[in-house]
Amino acid sequence: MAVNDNPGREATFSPLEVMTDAPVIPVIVLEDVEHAVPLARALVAGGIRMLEVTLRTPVALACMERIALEVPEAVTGAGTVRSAADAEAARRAGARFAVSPGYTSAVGRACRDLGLPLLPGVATGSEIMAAAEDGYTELKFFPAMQAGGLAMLKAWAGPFTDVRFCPTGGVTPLNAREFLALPNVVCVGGSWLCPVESVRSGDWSRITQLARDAATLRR
Ligand SMILES: O=C(O)C(=O)C[C@H](O)[C@H](O)COP(=O)(O)O
Repeated sequence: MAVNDNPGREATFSPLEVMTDAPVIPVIVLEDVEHAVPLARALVAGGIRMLEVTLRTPVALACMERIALEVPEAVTGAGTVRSAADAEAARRAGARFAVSPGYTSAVGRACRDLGLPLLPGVATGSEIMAAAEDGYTELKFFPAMQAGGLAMLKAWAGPFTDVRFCPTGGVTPLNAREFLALPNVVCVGGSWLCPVESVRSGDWSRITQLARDAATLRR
């Protein structure tokens, strides 16, 4: 893991390091700030520490702050980053990487300026080319199943030999292995590690077990 040159600041990561840390990046939706720390601890206990907290709920930024402060073993990232303002707010809340459901140069520029590694979301060849033009070649393929799944990734391997993907959207424990077996896939993303009912009921041991199973998926 690359350590930031700035003494006193936390370690920083390249987008590739965010992707290679574990076979799965959990997509997290938090409804209650009180769930943030136990959920992050449960995932870390199962061997998953790169955590994508989506900016889909009003408490998402507060949750990121809590995890960043109280679970130093976790690396908090922001998901659903749709604008430069989202990226700035996430960085202020302690996010150390960003994931976006699509790509715009404004988001790419903002993340670069903030020193926030970004996994931009793409679903077409033109979007891959736009992200690559801005220097982004580690990409989230979203929504993976709906936009062509395994066949799409196989087709992209031809023209986009230097691009690596994190397919997300419809990836499950049943199909994750097939995605991870593709040479242009480094990791997958998915919400299955954090089932809403388990988070609501505080079933942290179930989440640790799901994380453990995900962490041992073979690439
Ligand atoms: O919120 C975002 O920024 C997204 O890009 C969407 C999520 O990555 C997918 O909704 C996860 O998909 P599932 O694993 O099928 O639930």
